[in-house]
Amino acid sequence: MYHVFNKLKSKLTGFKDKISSKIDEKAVAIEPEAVADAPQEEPTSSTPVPSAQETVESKVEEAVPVSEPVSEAGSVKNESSGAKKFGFAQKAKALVFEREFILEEDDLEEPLWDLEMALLESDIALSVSEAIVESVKNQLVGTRRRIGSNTGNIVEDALKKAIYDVMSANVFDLDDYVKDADKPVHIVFIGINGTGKTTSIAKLSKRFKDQGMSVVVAAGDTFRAGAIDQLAIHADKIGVKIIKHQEQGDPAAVIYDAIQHAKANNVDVVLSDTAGRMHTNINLMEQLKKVCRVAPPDLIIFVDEAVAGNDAVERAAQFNDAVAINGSILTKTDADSKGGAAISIAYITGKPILFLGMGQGYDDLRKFDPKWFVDQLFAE
Ligand SMILES: Nc1nc2c(ncn2[C@@H]2O[C@H](COP(=O)(O)OP(=O)(O)OP(=O)(O)O)[C@@H](O)[C@H]2O)c(=O)[nH]1
Repeated sequence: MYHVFNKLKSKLTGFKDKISSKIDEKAVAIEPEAVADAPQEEPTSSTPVPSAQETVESKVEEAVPVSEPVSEAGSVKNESSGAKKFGFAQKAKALVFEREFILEEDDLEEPLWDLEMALLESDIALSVSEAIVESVKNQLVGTRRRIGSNTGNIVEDALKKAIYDVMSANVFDLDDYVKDADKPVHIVFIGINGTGKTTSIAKLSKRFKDQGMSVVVAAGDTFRAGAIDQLAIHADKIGVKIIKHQEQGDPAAVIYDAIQHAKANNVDVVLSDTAGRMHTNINLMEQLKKVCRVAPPDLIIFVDEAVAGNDAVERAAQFNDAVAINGSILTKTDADSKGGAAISIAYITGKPILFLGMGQGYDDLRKFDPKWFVDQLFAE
């Protein structure tokens, strides 16, 4: 089992348990009355107990809140308390004949507050936490909960859908893209110092080589002493060609040469390293723009480390504003138990997370799949 993000995982389980027991308390309070009044019929094969998914989806269209204005956008507005209320007749019908009750906003207020705190403590950005809480609320409020059905599943499905929705921004498959695009495909990697750009380039070089493609790496980090040698060592170990100039040389010239080399030799992929920089460093940002002019990339990938949490999310947003990234790689997830950056980056930038770095080995790179990630968060 995948052990990273354990802290986030335990917080989500805590929320699920808390809200489930709160709902169960309500069910217990209601049940004697319902049992006493209800016709003595158990659900039969013609009235099957809905699955958790069906229950969540059977939100309240049938049990439309009574005497509430509906906004132009179609969402239900509430004048006073902000909570959805359900008419006596609907409640009575649900309770007596169907042995169900309806979840109301009041039932969820405290657990949802706890959920928001737990998400923030897990380094999930504020706007993302709010979006998740809102989604969970919208899915659960008004759910007709059949007494005796599994509350935990209903809550888990709502959480999974909320997290999946914020993570699955503009998903695209880098392997497929590279396979189908005109060659050479040029990818530039950007980010701040020491987050794992060079290592990620090495990992991707191996990945593409293993897929039968030819790769050249461009030593565009001419700024940091030792960066060229570091990339050269990786290139040598993996068995791919490196194009390099002197330290302090012009990165745009190195990367241009790498592309010319690729064109002349039918190389499939050019992966360009760049010096780590803050988006606030005007000279280095101008240099990056020059690289993009002289040797236009097909894709720009932002690299940052999961352990940086909200700082990584901020930087992703800032780099995206400066040069319009196509996606991100989140490294060092093997050292991060919080998981917030992974959830936030795609939502904040509107660009997908493409890979997770999960260690220092060349194969420690996992293609990011939001569904897999969400399933891991709730795996036993
Ligand atoms: N545990 C772990 N370490 C990683 C991962 N990715 C990179 N590292 C380590 O992080 C350190 C920095 O990685 P680099 O690839 O040199 O980072 P960089 O962004 O190229 O740094 P600059 O060249 O300074 O811009 C190295 O020691 C890597 O081995 C990862 O997914 N997990």
